[in-house]
Amino acid sequence: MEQLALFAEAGQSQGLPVKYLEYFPGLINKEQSDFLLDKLVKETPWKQQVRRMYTKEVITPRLTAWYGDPDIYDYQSLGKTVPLNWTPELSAIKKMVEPLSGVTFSSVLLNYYRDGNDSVAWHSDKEDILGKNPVIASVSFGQVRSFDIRHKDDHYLRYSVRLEHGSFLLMKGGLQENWEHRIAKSPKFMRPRVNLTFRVVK
Ligand SMILES: O=C(O)CCC(=O)C(=O)O
Ligand SMILES: [Fe+2]
Repeated sequence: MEQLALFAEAGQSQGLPVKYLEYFPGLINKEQSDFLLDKLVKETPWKQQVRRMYTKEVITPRLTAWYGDPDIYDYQSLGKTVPLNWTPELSAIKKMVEPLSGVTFSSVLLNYYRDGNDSVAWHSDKEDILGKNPVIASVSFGQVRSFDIRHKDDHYLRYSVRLEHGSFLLMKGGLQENWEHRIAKSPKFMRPRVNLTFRVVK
């Protein structure tokens, strides 16, 4: 556990595998990022998802919202989920990240980490609706949090990227196939953070 805590605070890893991950700090300037963080926190219809895990109900330790094109949908645990309609701000950010990503995104998942208790556990974004080797564009606002990645077959093979206010992280290639990622909880004081992951839903 001590090892994991140190890792999460360790800062930017050197030698990120660029075929899987590319990091661009300062995609959006501070003034615009401050404005967008505030607006997203206040105006997004945030929900806390409840998932059934065997017999237990587990509450997602963060708030989420899903936006996208009107013709896409997802089958989650129960029934059909349709995305919210694009807002002008989310469309503008989508247009900024598309030329850097080389794809046209059809949806964006928003995560709101209210403080250090909010997190996302180790997972990979490997879903049928995303297809094989998905390109996912991640934009972050607010509190810098460590984005940790580890290889599925060798948990000692790992990297950590501090995702800064207004930064852009591109995930691609076999990242979701062979690696897992997370945002760990932190015992330190953490201000709010909003993360956007733009995805192509097939
Ligand atoms: O908050 C982040 O930076 C990552 C979010 C994430 O991994 C996800 O929504 O699948
Ligand atoms: Fe993810």
